[in-house]
Amino acid sequence: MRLTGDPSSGNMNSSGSGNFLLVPIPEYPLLDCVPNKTVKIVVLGASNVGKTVAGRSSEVTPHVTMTPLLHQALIVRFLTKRFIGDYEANTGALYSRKVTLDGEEVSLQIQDTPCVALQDDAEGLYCQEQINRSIYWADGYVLVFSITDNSSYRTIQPLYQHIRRIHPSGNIPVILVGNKSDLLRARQVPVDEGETLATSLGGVYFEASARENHEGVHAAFIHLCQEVIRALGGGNGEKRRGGLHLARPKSPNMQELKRRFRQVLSSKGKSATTI
Ligand SMILES: Nc1nc2c(ncn2[C@@H]2O[C@H](COP(=O)(O)OP(=O)(O)OP(=O)(O)O)[C@@H](O)[C@H]2O)c(=O)[nH]1
Repeated sequence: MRLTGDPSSGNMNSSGSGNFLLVPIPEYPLLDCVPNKTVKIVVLGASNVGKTVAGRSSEVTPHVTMTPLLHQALIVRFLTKRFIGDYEANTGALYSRKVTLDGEEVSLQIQDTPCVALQDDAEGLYCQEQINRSIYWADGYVLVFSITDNSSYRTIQPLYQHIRRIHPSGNIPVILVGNKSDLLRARQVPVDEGETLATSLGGVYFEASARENHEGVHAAFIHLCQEVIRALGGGNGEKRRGGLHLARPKSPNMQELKRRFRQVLSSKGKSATTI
């Protein structure tokens, strides 16, 4: 991401006065993606966990408008290596980048989403349709909670079940990220609970701080990319996860027609012999 100011100064927090504008995170033109090597990732979680800055605009555009005293996130940390203190971004932005994974160039697409919330019964989820579409679209899932917020942790299991309902079969590459690991004194979710939950989801647990550390965030995203590549079959881009295949519709009408046709033929044959 480039600032209209001087990004090399590293001073990207919005502590200064007045609004300022970020030009878009440099986009890798979607049409120009590495053929057949695209990894699609969606970042999901409760409100205020630091996944990205979401839920504040319905405009779908990769532009990120910075205003003071707002928020920041993991996606931006991963893409820019920087922590951007306070900003407001667009919900539903799709960021695309070229990354090198195990020596191979891959087009990485990361979908920003609005937050999800537990329903009153704490089992179901309030989940916008836009999120369902993102879940359906994605190859891999970053499930984020804040280690300082137990309720965000409790959202993860229902969220995963929700993904499972959208992709009922097949391998679901997933990582669990406990963000805000810099706030140790405010910790509400112990490390082993994160690990246990991640294992039960078939993923790996990462603790990260979008605020303090790029490496943790980077390691988490890269791990997921590698999992996705594996699940897609060595990066050849084929969608092999059961849930993402639209099953070729059987043709019950054709079969029914054939059956009836046979029935008619055999009954005609019978009647012919009885005549
Ligand atoms: N201390 C600390 N604060 C963080 C970290 N990541 C995000 N925050 C802060 O947490 C708040 C929420 O961050 P957001 O990125 O808006 O969280 P979100 O998950 O996108 O929230 P929604 O927009 O409600 O979906 C902001 O005030 C951030 O500055 C972190 O690693 N450490």
